[in-house]
Amino acid sequence: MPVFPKSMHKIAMLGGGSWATALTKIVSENGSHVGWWLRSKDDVQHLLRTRHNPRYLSSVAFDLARVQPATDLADVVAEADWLVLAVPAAFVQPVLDKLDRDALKNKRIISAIKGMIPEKNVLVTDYVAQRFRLAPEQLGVVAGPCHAEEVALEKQSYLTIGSPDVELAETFCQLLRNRYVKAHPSADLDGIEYCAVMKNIIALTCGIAHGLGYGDNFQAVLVSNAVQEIRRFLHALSPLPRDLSASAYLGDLLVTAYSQFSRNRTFGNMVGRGYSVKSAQMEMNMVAEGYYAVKSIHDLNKKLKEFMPITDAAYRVLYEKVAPAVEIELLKEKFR
Ligand SMILES: NC(=O)c1ccc[n+]([C@@H]2O[C@H](COP(=O)([O-])OP(=O)(O)OC[C@H]3O[C@@H](n4cnc5c(N)ncnc54)[C@H](OP(=O)(O)O)[C@@H]3O)[C@@H](O)[C@H]2O)c1
Ligand SMILES: O=P(O)(O)OC[C@H](O)CO
Repeated sequence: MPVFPKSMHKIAMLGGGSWATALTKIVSENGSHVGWWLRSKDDVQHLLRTRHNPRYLSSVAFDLARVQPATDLADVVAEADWLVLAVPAAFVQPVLDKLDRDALKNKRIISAIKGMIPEKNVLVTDYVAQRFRLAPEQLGVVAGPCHAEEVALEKQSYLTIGSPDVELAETFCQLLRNRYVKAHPSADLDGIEYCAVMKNIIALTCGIAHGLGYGDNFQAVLVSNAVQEIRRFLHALSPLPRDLSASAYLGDLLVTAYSQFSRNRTFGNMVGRGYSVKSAQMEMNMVAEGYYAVKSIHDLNKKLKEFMPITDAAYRVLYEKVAPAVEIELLKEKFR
């Protein structure tokens, strides 16, 4: 595929939440044209009137010469050469069902989602490839420790673009790099996509422990054990040599496990403090992907049978209503 000047890239951004808003800021300010699909007509109208997304990162002003918000998904996709998926994983299927099977032919697809398709227990890129009959070389993922809220504040951030096609990964990196974003390519698409799913489970469990009153000492041991749990799982699924201390793996785990902005840690913290899963979900105006990830990874591990005490504990708390204090007590004995 030809390498266009940055200003000629046309990106369809799917999603109206924090991450879609942050990515739209990065790529549009960098020169790309963005057709931005949001599901809410009111939000599109608000954006067109004020240049701001009303409910997510509302301090960010968009240049409407480069950013075109719209609710017609098929139109937005038809106009673009890149598609960036930034809706929570649970809504990928219903959103993409609006497109016909040839809609993504000859396009490059980047998943910015850190979750799996619930019920199917498959990675988003695998689902999209199968649903639209795409070659692996058309697909990539955005990974790395990067909270949308810090992008809005233009704080220094690092992203990794994973794809089996090095040229695709490097081209998308070029669309992202700016004064405060550094981006690097990686060939380990599966590894970084699975790791991004798993770090949400760990952050959620850190939140549970914090909500129960456990401190930094315990959390450090939880995160250390989590790295081993992630290593075992990734090795069982995709035994490539990979450096788990790289920022796309460990960095992403740390930011989610420790940050004040983490949705997954916040959700877990509420559960640890005694909220039911339903009431914690209702209290948050954002989506904690980890809730769904726990079930998908737990189900996948029924076949793999790896030692995954943290995922198992989170599963029993969230899906079998076992008291959080009981599960953390059991984890204490399993950690080293
Ligand atoms: N936030 C970050 O810092 C960050 C960073 C990296 C990756 N990610 C990943 O990006 C993905 C999107 O997360 P986010 O943080 O942008 O989400 P978010 O800020 O929590 O926003 C939730 C989004 O889900 C949409 N939504 C809710 N119910 C829906 C439904 N039934 N059908 C379709 N859409 C629905 C909301 O639309 P309405 O507003 O219209 O309700 C909103 O756009 C996740 O996989 C997340 O892990 C996020
Ligand atoms: O930290 P969380 O739980 O908000 O998840 C958002 C992103 O995955 C951070 O990279």
